[in-house]
Formats: sequence, C-alpha cells, structure tokens
Amino acid sequence: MNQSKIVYVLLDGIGDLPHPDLNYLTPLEAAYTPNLDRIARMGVSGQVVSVGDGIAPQSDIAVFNMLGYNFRDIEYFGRGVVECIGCGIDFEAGDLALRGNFATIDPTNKRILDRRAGRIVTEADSAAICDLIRKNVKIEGVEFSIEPTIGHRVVLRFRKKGTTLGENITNTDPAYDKINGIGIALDTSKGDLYVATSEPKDGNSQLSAAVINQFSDQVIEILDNCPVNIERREKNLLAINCILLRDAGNRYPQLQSINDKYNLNFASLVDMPVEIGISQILGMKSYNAGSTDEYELKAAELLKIIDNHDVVYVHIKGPDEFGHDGNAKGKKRNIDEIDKRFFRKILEGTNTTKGLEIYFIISGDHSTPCIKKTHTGDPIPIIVSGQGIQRDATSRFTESNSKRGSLGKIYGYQVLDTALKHLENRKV
Ligand SMILES: O=C(O)[C@H](O)COP(=O)(O)O
Repeated sequence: MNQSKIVYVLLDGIGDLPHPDLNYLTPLEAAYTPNLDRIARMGVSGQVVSVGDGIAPQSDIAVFNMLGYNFRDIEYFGRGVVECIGCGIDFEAGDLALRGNFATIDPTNKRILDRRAGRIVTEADSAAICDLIRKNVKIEGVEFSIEPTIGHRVVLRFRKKGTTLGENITNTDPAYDKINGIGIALDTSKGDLYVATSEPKDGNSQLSAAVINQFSDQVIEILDNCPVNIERREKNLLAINCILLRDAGNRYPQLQSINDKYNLNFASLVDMPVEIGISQILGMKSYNAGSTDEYELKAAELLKIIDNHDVVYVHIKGPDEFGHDGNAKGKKRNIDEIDKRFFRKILEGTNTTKGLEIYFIISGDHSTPCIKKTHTGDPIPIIVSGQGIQRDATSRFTESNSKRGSLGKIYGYQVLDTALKHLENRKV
C-alpha cells in the first residue's frame, strides 16, 4: 500500500460489562463518542478474544497477540523481561527479571491493604524508596537492579555471576498467576489478600525463589518505618512498605521483527514501560508524546509520524485503571475524553488534501470490567474502518454493536491479517 496509512489503536482494558452505576450500560455504551461512532460507521466491527477463550491476559501477552504473535510454539518469556527491556535495565539471558508493584501491607501478617499504595506514588517517593533498597538490601552472591517506572510500577533484575537463575517460580503478588509464562489475572474480589511466598516450580528455580523471598522480606523490614513512609503517614497517604513481584523471566526474546512479518514499516506511540519493551522486542521504532492522559499531544505526534510509516500502533492506558478501581463513571468519562481529545484531533488532522488515506483498527488488549476490578477474558469490540471498506450495520464502537458486526469473533493474532485483507479488498 503506497499512500494508505493504518492507525492501530488499542485502548487498554476497554472491554467491560453492564454496570449499575451506568443504568446497566457498559462505559463504552454510556460514553459520548461522536468521533469513534463516525469511524465505526465507515467500516466493519466484530469481537476480539486477544489471547484465548476464557483467558484473562495481562497487557503484555495480550498486545503481542494483537500484533500477531501468539506464542503457540515457544514458551512466553514473561512480563518481567518485557518491562526490564522497556525501562532500560541491562538484561542478559540467565538473569531474572520481574515486574513489581509498590504496595501497602500490614507488616505484622503481610495482609495486603492496597496493591498499588493507593495509586499515589510520586516520582520523588519511588526514587527515594529505590535508593533505600539499593543501599540496604543484601543477598549473598546476587546483585540486583531496581527501577521505578510509572506510578506504582517498578522493575527488578537479579543476577548471579556464572549462574542461570531459574524462571519457574510463583509470584509473591497474589493477583496474578503465571501459566506457561503467560501472566493471568485472578479473581481477587473475595477475601483478604496476603503477600505470597515464591515457590520453585522446577529443580532449576530453587535459588530464584529463595532470592525473591529474601528480597521481599528485607524490603518490608527496611521500608515500613523509613522517612518516606513517616512523611506519607503524616499526610494520610498509604505507606509504600512492600514490593509485590510477578512474571519472572530469564530468557532474552528472539522474535521476527514486525516489519519483516508484515512487510510494512511499523512505529509505535506508547508511554508505558511494558509497551516500550514490546516495541523494542518487535523492532518497532517507538515514539512518546506526553504522559498517559495527554491525548492532544498523542494526536499531534501521531499526525506528525504517520507520514514516515505504514502503520502506527498507539497504546492508550486510561480505561484500564478505572476498571481496576471499579470506577464505571470514571471509565465512561475517560472514554468521553479520549474521543474528544484524541480521535477528534486525528479526524480533523487527517483530511484527504494531505493525500493520505487513513485506515483505523481500533480495539483493546483485554477487558477490565469495573464490576470485577480485574482483567477478564470477555471479548473486546474491534472496528476496521476507512475509505472503500465494505461497511456493515455498525454504528458504534461498543460491546453490543460488535456482536452484530460482519467480522464475527476473531482472535488477537488474527487481527492484523484480517484487517489487511479488508484493506486490500477495499473499493477505491
Ligand atoms: O497497569 C498495569 O501495570 C497493569 O495493566 C495492571 O497491573 P496492576 O494490577 O498491578 O496495577
């Protein structure tokens, strides 16, 4: 395709279920989305199951699938590795990389009070906490790197000279499990959660589990009454006195580049460390425009970079966090904002006088229903839209519309091939 350009937008956690706070509409159905509706009317829709039926995936494995990589023939290398690469910690095969959460616990019994320390984690706090950990945590024969990323998120890399640290260990974070390397969200709505003890799942991972447990216990010891937490308690903020760990990995990803896979020139417009890691692993040039909710900046950057690429993959984080927090009205309002401050800007900016034909693929990586406060395997709506696309009766980008769309139900790894076929068959 010469002049046609594809804008591929994944709205993180966009899928949802009817919610009493929205008169039993989903946030997408309740939102005011004139621009998304306009895009929807110019194309076809359907439902996507990003990883597999009944699988509640984390964003990393979901996005790899939505970009066409489904890991049926290799065991997935784990989110920890992706985030480690994304935030620039040096990682070599045999190291052990994990994703972490700055969290709040009752240190007397390790009961988790908040998995994200109330989502109030300033850069100053996370930097000071990491400095304290670097200076005080000691694990014999093992060195580690720790980097705070965005908000409550943090990345760890452990290294023991001359030793491969086994990756088959369980998480200390009870909200996610790891099955065949894939991070799966668990239902955490019932009962109290406690910091789990990491267990080895094979003979090569005993040392890794021991290292993770030592690290976790020392962090709790060091942090509970540290200056940052004394100050946070004075401000009635939740303490950051634990790091929940998950998604261990020890292999450096070797995947075909996305440009070679599709014979197209891809770029990404992302800001989350996991998305930066995905871009690097797939050889996608990544651009960053502002923080997670600076939608106008993202739109302006997209309009700038679209000239130099065939496909721009855009990740927008917003909706997922409202889903995790069970805030249906907030998620609805966030979708209103994304429509008005991102999609409207794109539509205004991509007029035909520029000689560009813009095609949209719009979907999400997984559902994060507000009523569940976690990822689920519920299908996500998808629209493929643009000039000449054979339209169906789709009039909105919603879960209910998508059930009637002509795309039917497809899986994440089929999305780009399906969309490219529709674009090739378009009538222009
Ligand atoms: O926001 C993220 O990093 C993940 O999508 C959700 O992770 P969390 O449940 O640990 O916040």
